[in-house]
Amino acid sequence: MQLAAQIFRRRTLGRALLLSAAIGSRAAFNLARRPLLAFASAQAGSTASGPVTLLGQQEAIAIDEELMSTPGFSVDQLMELAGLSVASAVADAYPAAKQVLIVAGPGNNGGDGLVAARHLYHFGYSATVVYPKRSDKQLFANLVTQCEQLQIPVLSELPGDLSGYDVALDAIFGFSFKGTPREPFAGILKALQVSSIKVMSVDIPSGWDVEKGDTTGEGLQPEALVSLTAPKKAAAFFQGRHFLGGRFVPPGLVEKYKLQLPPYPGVSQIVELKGWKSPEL
Ligand SMILES: NC(=O)C1=CN([C@@H]2O[C@H](COP(=O)(O)OP(=O)(O)OC[C@H]3O[C@@H](n4cnc5c(N)ncnc54)[C@H](O)[C@@H]3O)[C@@H](O)[C@H]2O)[C@@H](O)CC1
Ligand SMILES: [K+]
Repeated sequence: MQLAAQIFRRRTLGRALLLSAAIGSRAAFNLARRPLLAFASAQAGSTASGPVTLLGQQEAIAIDEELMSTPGFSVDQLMELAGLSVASAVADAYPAAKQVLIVAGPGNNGGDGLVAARHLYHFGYSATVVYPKRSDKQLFANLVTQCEQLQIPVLSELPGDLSGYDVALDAIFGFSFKGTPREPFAGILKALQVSSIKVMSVDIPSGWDVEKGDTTGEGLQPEALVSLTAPKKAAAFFQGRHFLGGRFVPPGLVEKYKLQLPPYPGVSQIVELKGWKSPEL
């Protein structure tokens, strides 16, 4: 194991030196030295392995902004694809589940949850949404209406009894989370923690520092995680089933940010990262 870690470190450093020599900049050196996640992904019966980039918080924000400026994606487009990948990951990880509780936070992570709820309905699941702090943006009002028109309940509080739900989708906080959770979400995180409900998190386990993981002990401990675009640094501390979704990153952006991403199998919206670790953290 130690030898593997040393080889991994040596390869990463070698790659950093090559890149910085080629384009002669400190920035390239830093980009290439970003922590990577070694992965083996199952693809149509075979496995592939390689490193996956782990993004820092500022980098995740920059890539998000770049997606909306350079290729000109709208937030609606990205959220729709992100939410579809999230619903696909739920279906892959919990095929036998019937009742899915989607807990949506105040930002775009919550929006991914609202979109996922709609796709889960169309996949045949029974979805219930908890959306305590509604955004007043039209996009979010539309997402709520779309859920309500499918008879998906949209609640303002977490139900007291979670025993009827097979899995909770944590779409509370994503890559813009900072500090310690404030109410009403602090109480919701606590209630989810003490219940025995299985949790799948969207992008980051809620309550975790985006780069350092669960530093306060107030974060969720999900069974599964679906990272979007590329995993964030905190994913290095996550041990459960890990999917990657958000199959919308164009090659120009991959090149600009020197992203190393696994190939998606066939027409799938998700790829599962298996047996990965990041020896640099
Ligand atoms: N390019 C991408 O990577 C995409 C990202 N999307 C999603 O967008 C997410 C990021 O969305 P946002 O930037 O809106 O941010 P978040 O959804 O991470 O959350 C921001 C919200 O949380 C609140 N908040 C932050 N810290 C808090 C604390 N300590 N206690 C209570 N509330 C707190 C903020 O006030 C704000 O309302 C990603 O994680 C991902 O799920 C997708 O929708 C589309 C594509
Ligand atoms: K989350």
